[in-house]
Amino acid sequence: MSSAFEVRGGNRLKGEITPQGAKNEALQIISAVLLTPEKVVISNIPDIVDVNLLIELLGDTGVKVNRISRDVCEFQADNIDLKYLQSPEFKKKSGRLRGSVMIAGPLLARFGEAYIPKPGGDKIGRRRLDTHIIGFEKLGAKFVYDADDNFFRLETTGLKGTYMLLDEPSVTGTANIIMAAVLATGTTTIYNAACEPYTQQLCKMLNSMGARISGVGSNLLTIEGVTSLKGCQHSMLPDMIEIGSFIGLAAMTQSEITIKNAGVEHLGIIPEKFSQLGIQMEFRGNDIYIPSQDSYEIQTFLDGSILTISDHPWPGFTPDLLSIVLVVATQAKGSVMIHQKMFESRLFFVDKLIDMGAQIVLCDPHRAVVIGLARQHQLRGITMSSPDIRAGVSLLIAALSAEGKSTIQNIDQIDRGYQYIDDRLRKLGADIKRV
Ligand SMILES: CC(=O)N[C@H]1[C@@H](OP(=O)(O)OP(=O)(O)OC[C@H]2O[C@@H](n3ccc(=O)[nH]c3=O)[C@H](O)[C@@H]2O)O[C@H](CO)[C@@H](O)[C@@H]1O
Ligand SMILES: C=C(OP(=O)(O)O)C(=O)O
Repeated sequence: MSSAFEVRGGNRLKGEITPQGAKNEALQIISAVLLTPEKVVISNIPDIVDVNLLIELLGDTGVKVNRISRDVCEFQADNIDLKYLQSPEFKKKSGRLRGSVMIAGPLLARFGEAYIPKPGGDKIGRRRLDTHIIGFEKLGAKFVYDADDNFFRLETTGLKGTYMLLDEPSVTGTANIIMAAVLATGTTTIYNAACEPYTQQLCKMLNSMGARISGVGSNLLTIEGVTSLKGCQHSMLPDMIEIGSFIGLAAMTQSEITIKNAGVEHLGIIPEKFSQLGIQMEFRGNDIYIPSQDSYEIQTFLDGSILTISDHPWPGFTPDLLSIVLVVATQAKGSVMIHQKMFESRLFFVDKLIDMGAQIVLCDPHRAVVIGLARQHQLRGITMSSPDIRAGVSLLIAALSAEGKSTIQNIDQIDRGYQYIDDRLRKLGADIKRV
């Protein structure tokens, strides 16, 4: 049985917290070690379930893994066991996380074959792989789907660069296509590419390995293929989703928190969205200082109408922080419409917040209106289950601000993406126990 968090809410937290390395960057970067037989050293690796699973999976395929410390690891992919990729063990293990889909691009580019099981990750709506597969096909790969097995097989006698306009700027899809194209012959142009810091970091790493990628940071990437890549060293950025979660946590629990080494220049529009909820913060060099605030008031649009916060591909607001924004809005003054455009099952967790006393109208699977309680009364602690990683942390934030005891079950979901979260929150003064 999965463990649970027992939380007694109401404590004001105080102190400093340092974000972990970025989960979604780590999944791309660690997949990229398959592109070279030389040593790659990666640092600031988050010690979380999803990343550890991917590292284990690479080890199983024959990559030499030397975990120098919990956050530094050396990889060398000089002897890959391609047969393992067709085994039931590989299917089972790789099916447990979304990130494993990104080993396909490098394997296809370097060995001419790859296998993709039905990917795991959060059950937050349909999560199609069309962008990945169509991209590989455009580069000249043949795609076979085994319906009995739920297994995709890709093969090629040599990838060839081409122009492609992606149907949608899929984050993992773009990363996969980039990793395939770096070793293709000729030039690949990817238009409507995802350009999250995760992907920018991947391109930076690949260029340091000898790849020739230009347009990094934009949605138009040009990749001149090379015949081989060499080893490199790479360090992960701070996890921007963790940073957003901590900003929300501070506001909701009226806490004074400093987020250390927050990689402020890479946060895009994230701080701005929390400011729209009325949360004050101060940038002190690379740190973010959030003062204890008795109240915060949601802004309106310029014409006085109710604010909408919605997700959008980068540089828009990441969907991974909408659940956090939603929970923080429950104690604000004012109202906000949360519009989750990308995923259709990510807002259902609001029923738990409603049970806790929040005022929320779920309009449809994509939209919820939050009417802030303005601290007129506190949320009440309840027993609940964490449906996905970000809803899980949102419920944790709600529980930390609530009156009385809450129990959050299914916290494996939270452990997928937040490193030692209970220990780190306890150091800030939270009353949280793993049971
Ligand atoms: C391991 C990893 O990195 N996971 C992230 C990655 O998932 P992932 O790469 O799986 O997500 P995608 O970018 O492919 O798309 C996510 C969903 O949004 C939809 N979509 C996407 C783009 C668009 O313009 N319109 C649209 O509706 C897609 O159809 C899909 O249902 O990116 C998501 C979107 O930022 C994040 O939530 C995930 O945390
Ligand atoms: C949805 C997420 O992760 P995954 O894509 O791994 O399910 C997330 O990080 O919020």
